[in-house]
Amino acid sequence: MVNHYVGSEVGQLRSVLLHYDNLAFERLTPSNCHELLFDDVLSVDKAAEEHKQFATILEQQGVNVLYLNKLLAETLALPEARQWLLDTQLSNYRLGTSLASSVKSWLSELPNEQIAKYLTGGLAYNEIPEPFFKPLFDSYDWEHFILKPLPNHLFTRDTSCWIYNGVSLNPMAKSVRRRESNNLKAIYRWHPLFEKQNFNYYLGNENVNYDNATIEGGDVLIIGRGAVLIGLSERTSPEGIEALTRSLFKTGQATKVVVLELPKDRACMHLDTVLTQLDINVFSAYPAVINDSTRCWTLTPGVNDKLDIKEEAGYRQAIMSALSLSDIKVITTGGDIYGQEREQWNDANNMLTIRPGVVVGYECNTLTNDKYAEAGIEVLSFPGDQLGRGRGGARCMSCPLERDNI
Ligand SMILES: NC(=O)NCCC[C@H](N)C(=O)O
Repeated sequence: MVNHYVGSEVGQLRSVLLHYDNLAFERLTPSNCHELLFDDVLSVDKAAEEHKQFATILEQQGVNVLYLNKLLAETLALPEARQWLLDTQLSNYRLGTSLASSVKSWLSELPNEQIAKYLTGGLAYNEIPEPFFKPLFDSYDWEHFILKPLPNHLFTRDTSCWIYNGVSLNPMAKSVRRRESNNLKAIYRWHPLFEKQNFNYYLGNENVNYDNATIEGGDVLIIGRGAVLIGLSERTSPEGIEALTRSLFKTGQATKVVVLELPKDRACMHLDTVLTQLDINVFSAYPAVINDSTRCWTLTPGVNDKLDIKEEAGYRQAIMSALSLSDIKVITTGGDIYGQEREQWNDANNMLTIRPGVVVGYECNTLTNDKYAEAGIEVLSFPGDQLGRGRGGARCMSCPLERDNI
């Protein structure tokens, strides 16, 4: 059983959602990887081994690890969910009505595990058996996809994020990641682990066009004590932040939102690529981006549904005040400016905290990991030479479902 509540970034992590499936990575090639937001192709077996080591660390620390594809297959077992998923992911407008109905009738005869595999790993034209391949025009490139692979499902942090007693089903900024949110929407709506449970939906669950309001979970840090830190980034827009903040305040789940402005740059696409929390009063930061010049605002509920906004003198002060702390320690990326840039690129600041002072991250970032150790932070590391090519680390690859308060 999961108690759907994430009270902080560093309280004991109890339950987490991960995803790994070879299929999407087998289909990642030099010609499509950049469009699919990976910087290179992966050695698939090695990537699987790395992910297994990551999951094993979590399990050894007593964390309950759930897998997205398993939950998706179990969700597909429910007729209403199955119909919704097939209609949504293989819509008439995505495939054309002729092809959509024939492909859906083929898919719906397959085992749920296989459908889940296609929904996350992609489906190529040449996989559809001849009698079911009925497009209106016979002018398809057979090497192409009916459903593009979703290799970024690996980064479960971004697609949905649990904030105190609720979840944001994120309207993703990048179109190649938008289908991910539908898979999560079905899981949260119908899977017995979530259905009829008592939690709030902040954003993304309504049938509306979220338009400019984009949010990705890597930008959302649940720093605790009713506060949330959000990155105004390449992926998370001012409109997205406003919508999420209004919902957090309306549901009473948060009382303060601190917003940090980031450069609109791939290397720091989300806040958690440059800032994570390692202990109640200890943070990891990439100093080229997170420093005294970083613009920062605090939002609080105002009268008549207004949001009160205050520009802060600096991010440290804003965090201290949000957490009622008299000081915070910031451990910066290790090495000189070249080492820092190299290790930040390989997710040295993207740490997943298991409990105060115990964190998980890639072993290749030796300069930064040494600094964490010197500061008394225990680093549990695993290889990420393959997984890191997607530009995400341990925090990005985990979606906490249950975590204690601080
Ligand atoms: N929170 C994160 O920083 N997630 C990493 C996402 C990487 C993925 N390839 C992307 O570009 O969306």
